[in-house]
Amino acid sequence: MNAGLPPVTWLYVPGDRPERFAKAAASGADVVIVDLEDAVASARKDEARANAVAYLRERPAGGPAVHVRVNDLAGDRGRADLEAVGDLADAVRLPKVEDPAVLDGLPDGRAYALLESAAGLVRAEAIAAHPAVAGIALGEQDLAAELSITAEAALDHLRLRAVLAAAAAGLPPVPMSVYPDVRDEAGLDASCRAGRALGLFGRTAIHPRQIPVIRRAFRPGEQETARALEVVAAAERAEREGIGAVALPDGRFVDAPVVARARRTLALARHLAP
Ligand SMILES: CC(C)(COP(=O)(O)OP(=O)(O)OC[C@H]1O[C@@H](n2cnc3c(N)ncnc32)[C@H](O)[C@@H]1OP(=O)(O)O)[C@@H](O)C(=O)NCCC(=O)NCCSC(=O)C[C@H](O)C(=O)O
Ligand SMILES: [Mg+2]
Repeated sequence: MNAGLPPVTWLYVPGDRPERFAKAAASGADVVIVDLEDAVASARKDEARANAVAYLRERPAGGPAVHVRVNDLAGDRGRADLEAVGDLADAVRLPKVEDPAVLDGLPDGRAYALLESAAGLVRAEAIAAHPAVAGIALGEQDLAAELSITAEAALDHLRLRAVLAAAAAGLPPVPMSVYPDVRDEAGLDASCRAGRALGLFGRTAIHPRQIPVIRRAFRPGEQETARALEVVAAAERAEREGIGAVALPDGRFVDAPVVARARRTLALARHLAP
């Protein structure tokens, strides 16, 4: 991962499928998320937790970050998961967060809070601002089940609410929720591009084959990269010449936020280069 660039691809792997952990780590995902929650049947929850602990202890150095999605902290199982993996995982992912108080006592900046219900979303700002929180994301499968929302335009309102809450709290941009049809690569690509235009950044995946599709969809295009190069070159020229603000030959004005955005675009293009 490039320093300063948030993860682009996050891959879930069920905790009761330990034979898939290495494959997930080799998928090219920036973050592997071992799931102890909804991907694991109740009868296999203890086994999944033990698998996660063993993997975190033995994982080879140099791989992607490994996060663990624990069970709901409102219940005993979630607290026991946290106790077992909290110090071993690079971060924990907390499902169905509805009340910032559930985060009290957790170490600063090591938890990703999932907003997956109306109660969670209406408290998005308070949850995002909690010191334990390193990032927020939506759980659109759970949200859709609760709210019966199917229209993309309506879902976009909820997504924007999370985008704003994260930005206002100074958190990294919100990654997109999972795309459930693992065979529909065209649909995944179109959905990622629409999410990118809303200010969402990167995406959680459920299958390794989704990783290259997500990387491609979030990779800045040739024109965008060329424009960013032009902006950075103009800014560097201006700095050498002691000029504060410059305009490009086509008249476009270049100031500090424009340059910062162009640098981010170039870092992302490098990170996602084919
Ligand atoms: C979706 C799956 C159940 C599909 O599994 P399967 O049908 O077995 O896949 P394939 O036969 O196509 O597998 C091909 C090979 O790929 C490997 N594989 C598949 N998935 C993964 C994975 N996630 N990580 C690593 N490796 C994976 C297989 O081992 C095969 O390898 P090989 O034998 O070498 O060919 C399955 O993909 C799956 O379980 N995905 C993860 C599901 C999950 O974790 N869900 C929880 C997150 S969803 C969520 O968060 C929703 C949210 O809460 C909300 O509310 O919105
Ligand atoms: Mg969910």
